[in-house]
Amino acid sequence: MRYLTFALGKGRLASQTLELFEKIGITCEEMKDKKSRKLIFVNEELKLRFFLSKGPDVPTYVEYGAADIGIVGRDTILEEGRKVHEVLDLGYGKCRMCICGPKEAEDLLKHHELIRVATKYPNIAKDYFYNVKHQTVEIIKLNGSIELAPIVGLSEVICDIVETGSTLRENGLTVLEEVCPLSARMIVNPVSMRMESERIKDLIQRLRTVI
Ligand SMILES: Nc1ncnc2c1ncn2[C@@H]1O[C@H](COP(=O)(O)OP(=O)(O)OP(=O)(O)O)[C@@H](O)[C@H]1O
Ligand SMILES: O=P(O)(O)OC[C@H]1O[C@H](OP(=O)(O)OP(=O)(O)O)[C@H](O)[C@@H]1O
Repeated sequence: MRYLTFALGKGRLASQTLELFEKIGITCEEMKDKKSRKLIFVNEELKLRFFLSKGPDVPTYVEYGAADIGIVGRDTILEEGRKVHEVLDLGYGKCRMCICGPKEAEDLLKHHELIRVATKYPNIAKDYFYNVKHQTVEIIKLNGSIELAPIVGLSEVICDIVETGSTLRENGLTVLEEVCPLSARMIVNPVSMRMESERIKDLIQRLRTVI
């Protein structure tokens, strides 16, 4: 039997992903050691391999078949646009992709003004404004602390993740429009889906019982 390889997104989702696997009897104790610099972990008994990578790299590993299965936020799947099958909503990491800004920006959106949109997710923002809203905008790519952009005058609005809403509140910003709901998803390489269909279907089945 060959190894099934999992690419797991680092960061916020990682500990819940490991907990989920534990619930169905797949443990990888070594992965919990935050000090370890080891990159890949093997479960010999179940013929599984796991590695953690930056979220946006997960769909890349899965599209190329370097990982059979990936676990990552829906935001990352939409942004990366890789050829992968999304097979399961894992139910954690829930948040929303939203257009946010100061209350005054509401009118700019309503009247389809040519506004600047700062975001870590240029493809999601482009798709929303061009294909859903049919509004021409200027997209400005940033890499973090997106809420700063409208405060310092870099953009009129932002397209970003909102979970509790406290970052917006503490910075005098608000949700103006919702783009889509988000959560952690399981993705599968299309070839693996066919070649390892029994093992993957069984895994999905078992995960469904604990989600
Ligand atoms: N409040 C939140 N902020 C950001 N992401 C969240 C939040 N709540 C849930 N998520 C989900 O968690 C995923 C991973 O978030 P995390 O912040 O760890 O990754 P990241 O933004 O790629 O990290 P970094 O840029 O710090 O490397 C996101 O892609 C998203 O799906
Ligand atoms: O609604 P909230 O619960 O306040 O969460 C949303 C905030 O969290 C994320 O930022 P993150 O902490 O990942 O930092 P970053 O801005 O550097 O990406 C996101 O980009 C928002 O800024």
